[in-house]
Amino acid sequence: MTVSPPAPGRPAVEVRGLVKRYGGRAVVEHLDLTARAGAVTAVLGPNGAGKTTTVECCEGLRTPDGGTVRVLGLDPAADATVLRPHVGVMLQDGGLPSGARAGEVLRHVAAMYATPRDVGELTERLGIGGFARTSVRRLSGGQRQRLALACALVGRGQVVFLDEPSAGMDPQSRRAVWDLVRELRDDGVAVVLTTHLMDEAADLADHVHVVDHGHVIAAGTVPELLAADGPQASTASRVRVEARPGLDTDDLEKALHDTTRRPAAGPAGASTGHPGAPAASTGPPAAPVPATATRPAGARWRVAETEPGVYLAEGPVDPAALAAVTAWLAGAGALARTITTGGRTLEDVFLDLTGRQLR
Ligand SMILES: Nc1ncnc2c1ncn2[C@@H]1O[C@H](COP(=O)(O)OP(=O)(O)OP(=O)(O)O)[C@@H](O)[C@H]1O
Repeated sequence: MTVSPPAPGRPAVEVRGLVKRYGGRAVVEHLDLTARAGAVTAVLGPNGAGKTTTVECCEGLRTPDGGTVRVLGLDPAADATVLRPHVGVMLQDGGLPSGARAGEVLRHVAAMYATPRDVGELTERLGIGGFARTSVRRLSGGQRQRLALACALVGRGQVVFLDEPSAGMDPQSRRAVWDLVRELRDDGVAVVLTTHLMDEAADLADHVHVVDHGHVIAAGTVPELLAADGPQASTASRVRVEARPGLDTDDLEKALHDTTRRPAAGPAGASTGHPGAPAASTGPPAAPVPATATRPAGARWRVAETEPGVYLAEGPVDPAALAAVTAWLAGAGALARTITTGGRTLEDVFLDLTGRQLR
């Protein structure tokens, strides 16, 4: 039995109707997932959603109770011996021998492959040299993660499974990991990663699957997921303010609603301000706004202090809305540390899909 690498864009991992039960309880239920060669596929989901179970079925470490799993066209459990040289695996708990030194572990794993990557290069890329002589049990969490990643990549697998690859890593290591993942993709590798870091998924993933309660509740590219709520998602739709905690969000919400009740200012000297925006009504004339740029009358605004001193206003952001925000701050005698506008993020989409409650 031979394994031929799929062409870029062709499926390397195909999961159809996967079911996995523990003690009669289904933790994965009819889950479908495809990961393509030359692409990064991210699997997102709350704790306990079934991500690791799914990935472990793909790695041949768990036996499915239903459905089919194919990796490079083969059954990962039945064809494990054939597949092993072609698949790199980074487990969530590392799975590394605790008594051995880090450098020895990597060299040992490299020796199991016919054409391993250069161990010295990988050691340097992931900064392993500094702890190569330390035993695995004495490594910090981030060091252990880096070693586990090196072991997953050293065999040049055509499919690489990375379970929370940068969890616990410092920002420098995380960047090194992200660079490596991008290189793998460019080399035609199918990378499947689970992560709780939405910026990691947004930066790296070509395709995202959001898993909850054991099945996929949304899938697509990041722009597709962001656009799923309509065209507003791709334009500025929120203002984020960092200022002192405890400001009155009802006041801001009302001021923002007021901005949506009037048409946007036209070029012929129409009023550009709103009652609470002294800068706009008493200062120099605002830049003309095209007459067609009327705001949706009565459009909804949602304002919340999402964490102490961080305010998020979601709605149709335009210059008048921003003026209302600064007027609200001025009225409260509060100086903002930052004010940013932007669209929804992958984290917003994720929270909307999976809820804001702790599990
Ligand atoms: N060996 C096992 N025996 C019994 N239940 C298990 C076993 N492994 C996992 N589970 C349960 O299956 C469910 C899914 O677990 P899984 O590890 O796949 O979730 P996950 O999405 O990877 O979560 P996390 O983000 O926390 O890593 C959880 O409720 C977990 O408790």
